[in-house]
Amino acid sequence: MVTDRPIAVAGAGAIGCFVGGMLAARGHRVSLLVRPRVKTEIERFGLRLTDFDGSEQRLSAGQLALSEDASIFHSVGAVLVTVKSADTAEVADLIAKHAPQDAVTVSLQNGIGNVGVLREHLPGRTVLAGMVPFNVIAMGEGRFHRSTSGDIHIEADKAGTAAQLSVPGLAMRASQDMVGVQYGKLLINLNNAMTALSDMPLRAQLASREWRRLFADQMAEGLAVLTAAGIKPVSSTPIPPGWTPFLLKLPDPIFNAILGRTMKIDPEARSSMWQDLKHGRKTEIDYLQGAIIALAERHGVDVPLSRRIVALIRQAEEAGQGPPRLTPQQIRGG
Ligand SMILES: NC(=O)C1=CN([C@@H]2O[C@H](COP(=O)(O)OP(=O)(O)OC[C@H]3O[C@@H](n4cnc5c(N)ncnc54)[C@H](OP(=O)(O)O)[C@@H]3O)[C@@H](O)[C@H]2O)C=CC1
Ligand SMILES: CC(C)(CO)C(=O)C(=O)O
Repeated sequence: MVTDRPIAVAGAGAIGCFVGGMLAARGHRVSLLVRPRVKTEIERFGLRLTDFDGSEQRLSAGQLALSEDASIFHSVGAVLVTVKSADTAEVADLIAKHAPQDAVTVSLQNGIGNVGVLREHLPGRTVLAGMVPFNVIAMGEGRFHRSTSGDIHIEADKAGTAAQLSVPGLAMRASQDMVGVQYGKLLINLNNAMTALSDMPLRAQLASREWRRLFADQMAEGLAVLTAAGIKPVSSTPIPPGWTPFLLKLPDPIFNAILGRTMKIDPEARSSMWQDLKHGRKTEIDYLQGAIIALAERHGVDVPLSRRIVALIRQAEEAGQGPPRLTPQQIRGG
């Protein structure tokens, strides 16, 4: 069993602390590879995991193994990779050096290329794709808040890793088509830049038809590229990806009724890219809109909106002033 041994989280930030904390709260032995600031925060406050449904888990620092040193991977059965995409190669080398050869590595990251990077750096080892549909905000003082609904998807394997890692309050579903699931998530993640550029919470933004039209236009661009590349995205909600641009453009009452039945989003939800701009960090734009642009170039499709949004995020990263509070018109460049 993967879970007979401790589970490591490689790079515990928003997702890593929430997922690792939930696993520890349900009795698993969990080791978090952390930066010093996160270690200090957890040692001081413990972990408080709050949820969109009002539930809450509290853990003391003593319920987790915390270290800045990857030697904590030495006896683990699984490593959950939760670093931002730019750090994947570095973490893969740490896994190769410190984790047992038979430990399963699971990428819980956004973007398309991370699993390939992990497999390249971890030859002969089991590396599984994962997809986290929900949003987690690092609220400070050890609190990590899950603000939207959805179950984690993990690539199906013979060992049943998804079922082994699944715990009450944090369901993990095995998926046979992780490539489709990851491209489906990539289309949703085109929204990350919109919350980052606008400084608006996700729910408030989705309540505005003008913002939804912008999201729909980005998604239509992305879908055209995927069609040209012969890729079939898979949705993690009952709504097929191809319908989403149409639904986003519907009048508010109809859209809200459909959204309300599909997923829960609380007023705190803000994308990981918003969190990056807010904290002066480099974003994952090259792995999201950047992936659409790279694919578009290969297949001769023009994606002006994606290119424009990459340029605006780069400007915001360079300015270092946080989310620039742009309007939809400013983003479109009209
Ligand atoms: N936040 C969210 O709601 C969601 C995020 N995701 C995806 O999950 C992944 C993780 O995102 P998120 O949790 O938000 O990111 P965070 O930036 O909050 O967490 C990543 C953490 O890993 C740390 N880290 C990086 N390298 C190392 C290392 N060598 N040793 C120790 N710590 C390290 C980072 O520190 P430092 O910053 O100092 O480098 C940071 O604290 C991303 O791919 C994201 O797109 C997916 C769904 C939702
Ligand atoms: C908000 C969410 C869940 C979907 O765009 C996300 O993946 C992120 O914050 O990176």
